[in-house]
Amino acid sequence: MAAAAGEPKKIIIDTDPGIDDAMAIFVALRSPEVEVIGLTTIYGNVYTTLATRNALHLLEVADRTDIPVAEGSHVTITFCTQKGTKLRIADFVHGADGLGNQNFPPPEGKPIDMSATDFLVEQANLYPGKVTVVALGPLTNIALAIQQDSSFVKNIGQIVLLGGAFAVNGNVNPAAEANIFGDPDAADIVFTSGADVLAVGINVTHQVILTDSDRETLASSNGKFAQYLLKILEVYFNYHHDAYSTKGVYLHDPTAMLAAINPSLITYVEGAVRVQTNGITRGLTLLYNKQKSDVVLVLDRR
Ligand SMILES: O=c1[nH]cnc2c1ncn2[C@@H]1O[C@H](CO)[C@@H](O)[C@H]1O
Repeated sequence: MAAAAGEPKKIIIDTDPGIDDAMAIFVALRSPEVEVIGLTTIYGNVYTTLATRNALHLLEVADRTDIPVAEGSHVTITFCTQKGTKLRIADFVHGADGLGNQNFPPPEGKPIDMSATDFLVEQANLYPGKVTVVALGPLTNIALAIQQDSSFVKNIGQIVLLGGAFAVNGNVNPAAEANIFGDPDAADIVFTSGADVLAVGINVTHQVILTDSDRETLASSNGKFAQYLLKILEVYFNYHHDAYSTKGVYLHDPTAMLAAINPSLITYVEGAVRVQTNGITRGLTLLYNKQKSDVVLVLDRR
């Protein structure tokens, strides 16, 4: 059933906050086109426990403690079969606390008494075809939902994800982008599930930069979110300056969020995607864009 005109799109943000996650969450909360019905958490930029704490904190900053937070997986999907799989946590990008080393006080709220996977399955069943998952970290929770409920793929409206490096080098190594590298097996499950997937890769997000002069614009705003983001962005700017020699930061998660909020802003190519799950190219995303029958969409800039 198509959403009635003007009815906001329900979204669940699967997130590992994360400085660019914070930006994306704030963008979503300020966009009348979408209704954020929950946050689910995952490791990536920080460990899952800290991601949950940061998700609760960000909702408190935004005065949106009405939005539930469900804690996600602490380990990759193959953890049980490949014991000892080491998580790659990008605290060197986002600071030890994930939010620019600001040492914010702990949140007052608590996550709900339900796992991220159970929450995703429940909401997809409750609103068949109407929930979009915006996945901003490794894809473990989404893959677990696909495995747990055979009707999840049918019930979920769309999965918009920040991940992959399509026909460009990765940012972890030449092969892999960080979110896919975080759990390549989960990513391959998502891409081959048959769900409606829109993937926003770093081939796109490395073209979307918040510059020093944009930061000055932010500084001249006395908006609550602008002032908060200015504080946490310092560490992110420093990392980009050191790692990429850029005078600006890549807007990974906010770009994926915008693709979910307003798909007409973007064009994309259609095809099948597989993920390399082992060897030196572990985490590589391969797009075959001639297979018209598949519904994997890869964002490309207009
Ligand atoms: O080594 C890294 N280089 C660049 N970005 C990274 C790295 N590790 C994690 N991220 C984070 O992963 C997402 C995009 O790939 C972004 O959230 C980015 O901040």
